[in-house]
Amino acid sequence: MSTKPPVYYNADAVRRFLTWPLVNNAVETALTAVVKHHCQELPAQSFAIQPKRSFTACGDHSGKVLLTMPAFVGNYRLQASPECSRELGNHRSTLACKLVTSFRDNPERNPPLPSIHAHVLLFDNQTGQLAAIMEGTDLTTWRTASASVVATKHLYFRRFGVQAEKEMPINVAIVGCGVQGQIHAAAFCANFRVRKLNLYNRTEAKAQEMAEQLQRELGTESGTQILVCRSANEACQDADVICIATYSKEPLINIKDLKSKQGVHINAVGAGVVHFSEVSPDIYHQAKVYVDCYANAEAELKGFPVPISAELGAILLEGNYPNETDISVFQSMGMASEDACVAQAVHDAIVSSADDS
Ligand SMILES: NC(=O)C1=CN([C@@H]2O[C@H](COP(=O)(O)OP(=O)(O)OC[C@H]3O[C@@H](n4cnc5c(N)ncnc54)[C@H](O)[C@@H]3O)[C@@H](O)[C@H]2O)C=CC1
Ligand SMILES: O=C(O)C1=NCCCC1
Repeated sequence: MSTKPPVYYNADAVRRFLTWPLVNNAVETALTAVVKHHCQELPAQSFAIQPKRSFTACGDHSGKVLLTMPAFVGNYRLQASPECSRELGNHRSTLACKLVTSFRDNPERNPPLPSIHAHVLLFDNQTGQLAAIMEGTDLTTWRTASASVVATKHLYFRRFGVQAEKEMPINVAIVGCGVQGQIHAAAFCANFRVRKLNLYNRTEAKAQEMAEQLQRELGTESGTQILVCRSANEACQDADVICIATYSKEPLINIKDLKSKQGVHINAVGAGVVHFSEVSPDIYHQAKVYVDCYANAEAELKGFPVPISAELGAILLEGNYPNETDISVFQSMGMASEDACVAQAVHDAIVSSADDS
């Protein structure tokens, strides 16, 4: 009996295939698969089995933790994308597990390191053998920003009609300019028409650095005005969409910081031990709150101040969008199913490109 060793995809191999169409499509697939699993009345197409993820503290330091994130996503289809010409139209299933560490003091090390490091294990779902090990740090970064893009498309733009996401210019605030803040800024500029991008970071120099880099990447013709702000309040006051991704244990944004009497959407991505500590309860009390997955919310949002309106995937399927003047919050926790679908799409794209050459 012979056992084939797993193929290893390093960070460069993965990065070459991370594009917004590929990642957005895989993330949308995962978000809807999770809902179908809970809603028996929907046609049984795709489904996700996603047990609770585990958190293992590294000693007694609450800022150093290892997460294990297993998922099986069954019977799903990825839409056509230029990166993946193989397997198009076929239903597929993926068994995967992500191992990810979050060490929040890493950026203060000398030299600095990212806070988050990840690998995704992909299994052969016929034999159970480990088929591939994929460096998953960028994948995690991209899929998290992609979930915010998908949330913004369906919870904000769709209030104004199906063309809005292509045509309507928006002001975006980024609160927290770390790895997630940077990828959110890039993702929003790539996917939407961003008129103004307001950046706020605890250490202003980091926001300044990010502004300069983005300006170089976007070029002068992008039409996006980038502004470094002195406070979260300044960043948010004319923002239509806010992306917040910090480790803050205290609220950084309050209801008085938001545009009044106008619709605002918030992607709440980060926070410390309590997942929702960076956003003030007074915002949650006035908002419609959506999550990636009810099961995760039940396990990880203990003490959450208001009831959850819906899973994001249900909005994708049913189109029950917020009203134009609502405040909506996407409480993003991150799902193993997203990692499984994105890792599978990347794997397919790598195999496909190797076959073509
Ligand atoms: N929802 C999801 O799927 C995911 C969520 N995350 C979360 O996103 C957050 C950011 O992650 P990264 O960007 O990778 O980390 P990072 O370390 O690269 O950046 C964190 C940023 O937050 C700021 N910050 C930290 N503590 C703060 C405080 N007390 N007050 C104000 N600002 C503070 C820092 O200045 C830094 O710019 C973390 O909470 C992380 O756990 C990360 C990956 C996936
Ligand atoms: O979903 C993920 O991946 C993560 N979520 C919370 C923080 C660590 C990484």
